[in-house]
This record gives sequence, structure tokens and C-alpha cells, in this order.
Amino acid sequence: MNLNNSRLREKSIVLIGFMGVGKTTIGEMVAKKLYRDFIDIDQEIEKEYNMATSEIFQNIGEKAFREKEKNVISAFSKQSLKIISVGGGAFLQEEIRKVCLEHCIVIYLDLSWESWKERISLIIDSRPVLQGRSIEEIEELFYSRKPIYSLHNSKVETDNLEACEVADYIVDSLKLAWDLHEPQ
Ligand SMILES: Nc1ncnc2c1ncn2[C@@H]1O[C@H](COP(=O)(O)OP(=O)(O)O)[C@@H](O)[C@H]1O
Ligand SMILES: O=C(O)C1=C[C@@H](OP(=O)(O)O)[C@@H](O)[C@H](O)C1
Ligand SMILES: [Mg+2]
Repeated sequence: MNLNNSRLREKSIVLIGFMGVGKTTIGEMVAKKLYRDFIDIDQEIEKEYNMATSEIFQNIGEKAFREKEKNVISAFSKQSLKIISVGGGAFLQEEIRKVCLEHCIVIYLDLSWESWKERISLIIDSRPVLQGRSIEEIEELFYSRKPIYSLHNSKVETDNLEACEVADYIVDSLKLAWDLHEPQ
């Protein structure tokens, strides 16, 4: 993990990666293990609109969702000691990439297309971005998003790992980085 900044231990952690890789599930586990607050940006937006993400896309539109996503992430990323899971499209916005990379530790959860395909049935109904797209179009979107996730402090290859195993790996890696950089 290539990080160099004081107060590393206090920086919030942001999980990025394509939809369905486990950012929300694993983020919640990491937060529990580190006794930190968990913030899921989609859930914060859904609370604000009192609607599911797919309804927001349908009733208010993706443009408004993206604007809200930028504002909510900008606010939380400047707070410390949080575990933040952002949506898979958040890093499409340069402002979001900048504010997260400036204030937080950004961890990229990577998953191969072959493994991700096995998970599609779990998420298809709640991801409006996937709806109405053929598997070929989804594969194209999957690879087209890769460049935005390349901007990170650390990457975790999650293939063949249970969510709890990924969470344990992240916690152990963070503790190592904190101790190496700022011995207690
Ligand atoms: N490492 C994993 N192995 C198998 N299934 C997983 C793993 N991580 C998450 N999942 C499952 O994949 C689905 C999407 O997880 P979620 O946390 O919502 O992903 P994201 O927030 O990245 O879209 C959920 O059904 C979750 O239980
Ligand atoms: O990739 C995307 O554009 C999106 C991913 C979703 O979050 P998850 O990555 O948590 O599914 C959610 O923000 C919205 O459906 C848009
Ligand atoms: Mg999520």
C-alpha cells in the first residue's frame, strides 16, 4: 500500500470498484472490525430521496443522482475515521476522484469478468445501469470502467475470496500500514 501522509490512521477509507464487487458488504464488515462508522453513499442518497436507487434513476434521473452523489461524497470524504462505500459510477466524476484521493485512503476492489458474471443474478434487479443492457454491453461497460478505478492507493484482487476474507485482508493491510507509518 503506497501511502505517504501524516495522520494516516485518521483518514477515512473509501472502497471503489464496479457494481457488485462487494463494496457495501465488505465496507460494513471492515467498519465493524475497526469500530468505525460505515457510510454507504447509495444508502445515504436513498435516505435523502426516500426512494431506492432504481426509483431515483427512474423518477428523478441519473443526472440528478450523479450531482447528489458528488455532493454527498465530497462531504463525507472530508470527515475522518469513516469507512465509505461509494457507488460503482462515482469515480466517473473527476471531482469525486480528486476529493477522495486527496482526503482518504482509496481501496479498489477488483474482480475478474468471469467471476463477476456469476454474481450478476444477485444484483441485476437493483442496478438500473444494468437494466435493458445485453451481456455483451455489460461486459463492454465493465471494461470501460477499469481506467477510472486505476486511480487508487491500494488494490485487492477479490476473485475466489469470501466477503469476510476480503474484509480481513483489508483490516490487516491497514493495520500494517498504520503501524509502519506511525508506530504507536
Ligand atoms: N466476496 C464475495 N463473494 C461472493 N459474493 C459476494 C462477495 N462480496 C459481495 N458479494 C455479494 O454480491 C452482491 C453485491 O454486493 P454489494 O456489497 O452490494 O456490492 P457493491 O456495493 O460493490 O455493488 C451481494 O449479494 C453480496 O452478498
Ligand atoms: O456503477 C454505477 O453506475 C452504479 C452503481 C451503484 O452502486 P454499487 O456499485 O454499490 O452497486 C449505484 O451507485 C448506482 O446503481 C449506479
Ligand atoms: Mg454498493
